[in-house]
Amino acid sequence: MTDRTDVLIYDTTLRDGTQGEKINFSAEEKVRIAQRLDEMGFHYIEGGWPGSNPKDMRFFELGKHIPFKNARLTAFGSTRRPNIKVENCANIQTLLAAETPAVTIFGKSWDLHVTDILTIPLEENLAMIHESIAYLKANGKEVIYDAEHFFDGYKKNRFYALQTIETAWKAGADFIVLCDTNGGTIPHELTVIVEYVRSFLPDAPLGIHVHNDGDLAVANSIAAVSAGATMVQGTINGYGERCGNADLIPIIANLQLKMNRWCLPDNSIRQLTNLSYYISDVANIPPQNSRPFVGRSAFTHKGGVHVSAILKNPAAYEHIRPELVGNEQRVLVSDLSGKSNIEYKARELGIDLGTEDAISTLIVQKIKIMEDEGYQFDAADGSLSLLIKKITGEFKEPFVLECFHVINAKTKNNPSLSQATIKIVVGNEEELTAAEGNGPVNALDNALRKALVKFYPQISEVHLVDFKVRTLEGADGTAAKVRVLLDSKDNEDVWSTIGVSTNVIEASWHALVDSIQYKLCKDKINKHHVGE
Ligand SMILES: CC(=O)SCCNC(=O)CCNC(=O)[C@H](O)C(C)(C)COP(=O)(O)OP(=O)(O)OC[C@H]1O[C@@H](n2cnc3c(N)ncnc32)[C@H](O)[C@@H]1OP(=O)(O)O
Ligand SMILES: CC(=O)C(=O)O
Repeated sequence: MTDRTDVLIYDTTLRDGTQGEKINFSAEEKVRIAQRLDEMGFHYIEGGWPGSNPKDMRFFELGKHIPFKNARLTAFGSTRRPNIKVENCANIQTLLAAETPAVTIFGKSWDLHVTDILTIPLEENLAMIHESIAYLKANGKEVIYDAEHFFDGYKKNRFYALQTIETAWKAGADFIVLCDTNGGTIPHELTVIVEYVRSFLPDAPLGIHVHNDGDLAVANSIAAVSAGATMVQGTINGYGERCGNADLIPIIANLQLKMNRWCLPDNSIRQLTNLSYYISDVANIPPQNSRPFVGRSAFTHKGGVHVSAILKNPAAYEHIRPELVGNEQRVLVSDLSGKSNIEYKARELGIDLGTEDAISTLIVQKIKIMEDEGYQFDAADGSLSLLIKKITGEFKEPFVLECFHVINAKTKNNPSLSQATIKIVVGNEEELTAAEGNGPVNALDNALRKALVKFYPQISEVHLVDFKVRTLEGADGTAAKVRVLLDSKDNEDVWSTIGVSTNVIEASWHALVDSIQYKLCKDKINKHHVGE
């Protein structure tokens, strides 16, 4: 455990993150995110552009009453507008009104942006940079200067790009942040440029702000630190304009765990997975399984060769221990499995396979055949657990189906009505019931539960939470099949089951039965075994 900090982490999820498509946080959500980042020890939190919209202004109003423990809140804006006095620039005044300890302003480094976008002389841009920074410093702010398009500007007109940051530094900027705004710079180019700037302004603390258009934002940010940057700007989950900003999570994890450059307290590194999910949740953007370090698949092993190896030594196929970032190891079972996957899964499910390989080999062969028929066990842990228990003889049928009938009736302008009747046998007792539903599968589900609930009251705790149907192509003249995946839950768990058939009702029936059987197995209430 150490409180050492080698690299300052500057989070712009609340500003650049919200420039990403479909990302929109309310002022209150921004407050909650800022507090979470503060608790984890982030050094700077850019809350928004107060001159942009009332919501961002409201966030900064709320921010005035929050005692941040670790982070400095920063308000974002541009250099003053051309050809006006800095004190008359509304944008600059809103930055002061935000009352944050730090202010970040972006200015133009690329001559093309000065001549073609701002359409002003190059000297006026230098004056805008100088006057804006000097004014904010005179008003007591820490000033972080974002040199927009620095790398593109450097490549086109190196002399002018360097002149802009020299102006910013001389005006009193506390950090000079080199921005790869269009996100197209390659790491080896970036390294050379950062190293040059490091020698050009030897005393200036340098930062880096990179976009991900070449899928290189994380690599570029890390390269910049190696070349001398001590502040990294980015967002959680890489949200941001176009292809996004640099994802701070892999940046922090790589810097701290691989390069011994300390960013956050140890304990916060273990919260990175949780943080990623939290931000996805608030943003209402589904988490990405393949996200490095923190995604659900980041330490998930499917291939039999991999699973066999990690059982002996996890380092064989894991670059770090998942617990270091709060993630976990998982193993999937599919037609790419070997017996090791089955042994791992059985252990996880508390099933004893004995010491012989024969049983796991039998299970793996059965799974390979069923996957060829359309099953997909890596998406149906409930059905997988039942299958293993059936093969090992641990499973006892809680009921037997005699028959079911489902009808779906539709008349003219009325909504369609579905009815199902079902006859099952539990022990020596027959049960015949009927139920209605808003569709045939719902009617069948209702009838099955109605028939079973007097034998197994716990079934009333089970709810279906998701129902997915996928059509699978028929091969060599065979009819197309459907695969039904059901997600069910009770008061404690969520589980997935699967059914495959050429008939959607039949496929749904198999998935429904697995769901109920899984629940009964799980609760170990199989008292009424057939034949007992
Ligand atoms: C690289 C970055 O990500 S920078 C951040 C980008 N983020 C955003 O743009 C989100 C917030 N933006 C907004 O809410 C609006 O664009 C505002 C309020 C800032 C400005 O709105 P408007 O006044 O209607 O101008 P508009 O958005 O059409 O154009 C941007 C203006 O800023 C000017 N501008 C751009 N960069 C700078 C700069 N560094 N310094 C001064 N002015 C600048 C442009 O020249 C343009 O001026 P013009 O209106 O005289 O043509
Ligand atoms: C400042 C900023 O967001 C950029 O240059 O991309």
